[in-house]
Amino acid sequence: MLDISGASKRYPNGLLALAGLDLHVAQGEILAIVGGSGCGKSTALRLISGLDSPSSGTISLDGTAIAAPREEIGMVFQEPRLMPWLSIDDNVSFGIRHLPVAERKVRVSEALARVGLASHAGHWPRELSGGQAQRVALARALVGRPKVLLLDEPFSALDALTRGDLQEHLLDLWAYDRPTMILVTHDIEEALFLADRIVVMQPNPGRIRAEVTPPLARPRDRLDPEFLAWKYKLLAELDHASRKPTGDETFPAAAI
Ligand SMILES: Nc1ncnc2c1ncn2[C@@H]1O[C@H](COP(=O)(O)OP(=O)(O)OP(=O)(O)O)[C@@H](O)[C@H]1O
Repeated sequence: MLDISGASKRYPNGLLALAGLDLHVAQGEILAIVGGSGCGKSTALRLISGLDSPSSGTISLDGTAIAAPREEIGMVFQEPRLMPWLSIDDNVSFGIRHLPVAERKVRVSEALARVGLASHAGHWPRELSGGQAQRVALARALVGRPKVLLLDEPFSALDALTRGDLQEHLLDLWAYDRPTMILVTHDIEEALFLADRIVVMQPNPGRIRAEVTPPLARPRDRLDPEFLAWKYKLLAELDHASRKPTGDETFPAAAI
């Protein structure tokens, strides 16, 4: 489905942000990428989204190289990034303005209904709470009916209660048509709650350190002893990964 092979990114200032990323993400899989600040998580997501291109290596979706942003790849950022001068429905339909009006209307109503904001279509961004604004950002990503949904720290700016609600809501949205999801997060608990597979990255340069498929039944219970055991295992791995690499780590990544 989504294939990333040897993808590296060197920025114009010479910094190697990502070195030889290899990932295969199956149709419908929920993959989380975790790691400390600066290990290349957002860079990886930007390359997959087509917003930026790798310096070397390839990234393809169903066999076609990703060279620019596409409708079938939706993206949600940490901040909702809504345009304050547009109503909620116009914000949601912005990326599909090339479609006929009738089709746009159907898709916008459907996307807003799916995030529980059907009655907010004519409202304005300034009238929304942080959680509602992030739901609109989700609707905007869903309106293109994406095969792949990329989420870059989507809930980290929200309070714990709203974050928990939206994490559960995201799983409901996923169950509807099972898009492939790649979630970048600092939050190990969020990764364990949502993901089928978790990739831990390390910095200098950004690369995969470890990979795990937690054998936890769904729906997951954050207080379950097994869930907590995995949480501490991953926290320890993250702690190792955030230390400066000595250069003698095993590569490719070992499973935890
Ligand atoms: N446009 C850019 N030009 C130069 N360097 C960049 C650019 N974007 C990111 N970097 C650098 O690349 C490295 C990886 O950045 P990236 O944002 O991908 O990390 P991250 O893991 O997402 O970090 P965080 O969790 O703090 O968002 C960092 O050292 C960052 O300073």
